[in-house]
Amino acid sequence: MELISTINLLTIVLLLFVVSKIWKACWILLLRPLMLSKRFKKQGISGPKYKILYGNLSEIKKMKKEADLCVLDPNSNDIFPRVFPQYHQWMSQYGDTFLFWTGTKPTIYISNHELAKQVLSSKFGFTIIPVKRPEVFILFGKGLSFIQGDDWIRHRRILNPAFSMDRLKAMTQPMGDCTLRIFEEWRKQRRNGEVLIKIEISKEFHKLTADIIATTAFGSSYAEGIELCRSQTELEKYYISSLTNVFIPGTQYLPTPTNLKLWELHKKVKNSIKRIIDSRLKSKCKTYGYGDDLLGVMLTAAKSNEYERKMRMDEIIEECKNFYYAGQGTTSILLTWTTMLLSLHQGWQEKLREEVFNECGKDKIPDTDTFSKLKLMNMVLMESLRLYGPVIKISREATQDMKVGHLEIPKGTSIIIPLLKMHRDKAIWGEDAEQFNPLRFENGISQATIHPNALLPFSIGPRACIAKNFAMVEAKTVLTMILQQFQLSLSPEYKHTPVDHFDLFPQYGLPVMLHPLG
Ligand code: HEM
Repeated sequence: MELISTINLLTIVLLLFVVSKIWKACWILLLRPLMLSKRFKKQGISGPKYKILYGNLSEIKKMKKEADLCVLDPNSNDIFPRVFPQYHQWMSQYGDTFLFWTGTKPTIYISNHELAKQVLSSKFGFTIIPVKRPEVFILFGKGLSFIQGDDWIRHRRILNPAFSMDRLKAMTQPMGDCTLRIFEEWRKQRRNGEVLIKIEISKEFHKLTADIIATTAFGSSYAEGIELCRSQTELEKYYISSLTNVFIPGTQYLPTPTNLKLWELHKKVKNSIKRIIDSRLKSKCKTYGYGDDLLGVMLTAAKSNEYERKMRMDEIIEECKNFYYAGQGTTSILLTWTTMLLSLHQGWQEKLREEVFNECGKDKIPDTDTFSKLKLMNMVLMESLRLYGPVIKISREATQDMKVGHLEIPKGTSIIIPLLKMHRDKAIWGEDAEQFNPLRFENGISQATIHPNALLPFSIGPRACIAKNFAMVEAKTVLTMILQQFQLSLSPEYKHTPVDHFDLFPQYGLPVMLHPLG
């Protein structure tokens, strides 16, 4: 009798457990999305219909696949429909602000400049999206870009001095040396008697910026830097292909072929970083300690006794991964698209070369004082960042119920801020918003537009790019030296196919012709 009642009790408990799990699944997969859709509709925000589990991911995948097949006229800067076909379609159907579903996650697309500013400037309430996918940490490292709260404040405080203007002044020479090294490689590629050098320059810029970050931030060798770059580039491919798949927690531990490859690459990256750190630890000297570059700043922090100024060794390894990755991709993309624009606009290329020859001569490595005189180059880089800025969207998540303008955003909602669209908004930039016109920046950014925060390539607010000045000094150094030594033109093989590979990439690279000068 007693046994039967125990069994009954267990059955009831089990049933309750199963019912609660079914209820939770129904809530997450069905009821919550329906409830939130209604809540947003009341505020005048609608969007594509939610589909169980996948949300709108399948539609996004399909639209992107179709868009990837089209090739644009190189003179057209109307790239938004190709890069973000999903947002292009939904904006035309539902307006500037709409709701869509990343799996079961509600995501609000905000392209209004004032609302975007409020979200990005927020210190509390909107944070970077907490990362769930393990491949993100494998690729980027659990460093500054992904940490939050007190850890982020501590890291940002420790790392800021490594990017001060004083430090940057000392970096132009090594940046110039790396650039000369790659010029040597390019010249070697010239076949017998040929005047022109034909190269796929986006790959070359990737190698160059990897070398520059390895040299200036970590003091590591060219070979070590290139090895790290190779492993991270391969890791990146896995990450991009997984972006439109639904992530099932637990699958990261299964020895699938993809996971085995990810683990192998991760091990390679970690070992390279450990070798770079060990070599710096061994070379510590009495006068300069560990040095004042990024790695030196972090290793000095490892010895600090104050919690606010201390970094653990595991944190340093993660930051190395983070900075190594962040430091190579974005600037190489800025250089790539600027090269494309200057190849298409030969008149501007000539004007810039003249300015460079006047202010810096024909073979001098530029310094930071020279850069303040290169007004036209600054205008061209601003215009390049506006039309083809490497970071094309910024994401945030509401950690509590928030109000942005008239909008009520429930906790857990993601926000997408589409820089690519906002940077070509005719209402803000004028009728010629899609045109390459560096002259719009003749009297500074504030005079180029009607909104004070219209140009956001490095973002604004607490999480804005820590290395903005580093990136600009690097881009100006490389561009100045290219203009001194080569004339650029597009190869007839170039296909104008900008694509969203996390940053804005040319899908088939950028083949160009270099004509050595003098
Ligand atoms: C043209 C080049 C670059 C562009 C356009 C760019 C753009 C950005 C943007 C838009 C953000 C903010 C992302 C967000 O709010 O979610 C950011 C953050 C960041 N960037 Fe850059 N970046 C560039 C170069 C670099 C370089 C060269 C480095 C490293 C040496 C770097 C390191 C970082 C880091 C660590 C963060 C995270 C900052 C934080 O959360 O506190 N960036 N960058």
